[in-house]
Amino acid sequence: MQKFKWQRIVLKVGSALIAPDQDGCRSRYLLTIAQFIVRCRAQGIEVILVSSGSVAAGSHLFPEQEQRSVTMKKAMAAAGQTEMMAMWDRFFDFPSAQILLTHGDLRDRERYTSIRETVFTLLEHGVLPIINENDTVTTDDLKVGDNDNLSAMVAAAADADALMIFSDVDGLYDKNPNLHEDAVLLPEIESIDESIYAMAGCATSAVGTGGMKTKIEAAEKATSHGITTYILNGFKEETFNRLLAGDNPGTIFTPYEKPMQEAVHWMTHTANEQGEVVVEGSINESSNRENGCIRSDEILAVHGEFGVGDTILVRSDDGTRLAKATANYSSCLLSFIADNEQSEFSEKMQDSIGPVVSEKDIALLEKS
Ligand SMILES: Nc1ncnc2c1ncn2[C@@H]1O[C@H](COP(=O)(O)OP(=O)(O)O)[C@@H](O)[C@H]1O
Ligand SMILES: N[C@@H](CCC(=O)OP(=O)(O)O)C(=O)O
Repeated sequence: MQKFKWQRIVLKVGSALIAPDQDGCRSRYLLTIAQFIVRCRAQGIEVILVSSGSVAAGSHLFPEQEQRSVTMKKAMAAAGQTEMMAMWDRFFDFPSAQILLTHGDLRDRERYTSIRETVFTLLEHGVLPIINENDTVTTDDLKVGDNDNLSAMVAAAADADALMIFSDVDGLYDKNPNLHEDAVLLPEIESIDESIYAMAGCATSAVGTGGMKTKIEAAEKATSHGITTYILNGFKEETFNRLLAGDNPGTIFTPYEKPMQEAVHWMTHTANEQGEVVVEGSINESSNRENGCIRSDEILAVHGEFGVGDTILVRSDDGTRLAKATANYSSCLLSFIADNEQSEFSEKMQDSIGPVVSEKDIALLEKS
């Protein structure tokens, strides 16, 4: 069996563990998780906590019949977040730090880099980063939407070697165990495909978001970056003892043998496209494109508004998503150049700026 040999781990704690009876934060399960964090740190393992539960923790402060509105949920998150942080902080005799993020922060390369640096600095100084989505400021466009995916983005940003998702079930089953008595726990998943997603149902608790689907998405994101991912039962004390003994008490997803590089991973799994360029055929059909380098004379259409440095999608004329890339041109300039590709201006422009996307800033999406 595998030893507990990690150097840097991200622990994701679901809402049901924070506020199990929706009457504010409870220490019932958090105490065991806090002890686990203390034990990991005592072994020299760096820990980052992604804690859900602000909405569930804050719900008792607001009338039940109004809790479904988005505005009310944001208010619950704002109030619950302080309650939750106070609870976590009380367990530790080392300092902790709150980081609240949106997808808007993570998909912006500069802000992403700044988040990475802050996390590394906190870890270097022995401070426990506690991360949640900044629910109060999110909009549909800005949010990650669930902390499973957020925790995988955090694990990749932090160069963690393991992601442990603590939930209210023992792991991934072949069907929802809360609805099917004969569901079977799957201890190890070596690769994630449609058949794995087909097993995942929604959350059945009143406070969970995303159920198993978002946990599998998180596992896919994390394992593609070389991060071993677990889904575990945070209600059971034995989970933590078995983990420290090097055992697998839930479901383990094995990491890719050839993980993506950090920048390519970020572009594939964290950044989302601001616009797209349409080219003919597949990415390797043109000699220019062998290395993923695309020039304007290959562009059939430009969609959306983007600026230099934004992430764009490269799509084939048959609709296939070929690659994500960093734009070297704004959409406006690119449309002009593509429409006037024979002009002297277009040629001069490309000679000085270079290709539309360059080989070092492209993440291929096509399966080879
Ligand atoms: N195949 C499955 N295996 C395990 N749990 C599943 C499965 N499909 C759906 N679920 C549901 O997912 C829930 C866990 O997700 P969720 O409620 O979002 O937890 P959390 O708040 O910890 O993120 C389980 O309680 C279960 O009802
Ligand atoms: N950001 C939200 C958590 C959203 C979420 O994904 O919840 P969960 O499914 O319990 O991990 C909160 O703090 O309430």
